[in-house]
Amino acid sequence: MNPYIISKENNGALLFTINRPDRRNAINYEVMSGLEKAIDMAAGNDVKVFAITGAGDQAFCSGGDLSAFHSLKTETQAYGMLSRMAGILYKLLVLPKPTIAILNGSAVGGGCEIASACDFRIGREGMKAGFVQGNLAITTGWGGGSILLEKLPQNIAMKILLDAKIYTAEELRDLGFIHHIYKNHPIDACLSFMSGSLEKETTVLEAYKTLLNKKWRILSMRERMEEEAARCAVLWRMRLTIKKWTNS
Ligand SMILES: CC[C@@H](C(=O)O)C(=O)SCCNC(=O)CCNC(=O)[C@H](O)C(C)(C)COP(=O)(O)OP(=O)(O)OC[C@H]1O[C@@H](n2cnc3c(N)ncnc32)[C@H](O)[C@@H]1OP(=O)(O)O
Repeated sequence: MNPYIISKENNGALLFTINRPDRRNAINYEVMSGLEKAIDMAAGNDVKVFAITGAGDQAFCSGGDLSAFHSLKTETQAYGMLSRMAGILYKLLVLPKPTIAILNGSAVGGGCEIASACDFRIGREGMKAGFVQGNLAITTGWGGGSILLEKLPQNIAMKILLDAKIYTAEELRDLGFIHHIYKNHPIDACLSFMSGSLEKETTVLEAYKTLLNKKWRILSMRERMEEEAARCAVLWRMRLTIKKWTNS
């Protein structure tokens, strides 16, 4: 089974689906490569909106594939993986097209970081999500903490990161993390939520994203995301001395 699917939907929407439902759509190196490829495709003139979702109705994404990344022991090894994904999420952040995460199910750890890098997040009724990294004695390592701190009010973002708890869809909407809760078909919900953008000229969409991207440059977002990956890599090595991950 291909670990990801890239498909063109109606009216210029490009959809990236993480296709590992039996692993709750955890991210491994193949999915990272697929996401890089899809983001490059999304920059093309024929694409107006880029959407990311997960296969099945259990999970959007359960973060990094803990079995695949279990072999990363040293700070350098961990940094290689974390830094690569931080680079991918920065490209997603500054993609000159509107982006949306369709949270079709649980979003945990790095799954929330991917969602944070998108302009909009919609969630299926009953889904849950949380930045649980703090419970694993690490932090966000893909740059998602830096992004969250800019996209949500600072006190709310800090509470979410420090508490590392799982929230319901309604709580996530109240916190401002998700922008709409849908009940029926995820793609239909996405196309409906993004219909305004899909009707506009690509030049208009790109112009607004260019305005936003200037802000990310002024805020040195790329550098901050890289530093976040580097600090997480230190904690990743240190976690081996803590019992939390010894069975994973
Ligand atoms: C590494 C990067 C780092 C970052 O920088 O952010 C992170 O992402 S840290 C966070 C890592 N992720 C997690 O800790 C999440 C672990 N998973 C869960 O909490 C739950 O699985 C779930 C996502 C809430 C879904 O729960 P549920 O629907 O009840 O499914 P199961 O728990 O029974 O899982 C089914 C199946 O999938 C495997 N699985 C789940 N998550 C991962 C994962 N992240 N990596 C690898 N495999 C995963 C799980 O082991 C089960 O496998 P089987 O027992 O073989 O069926």
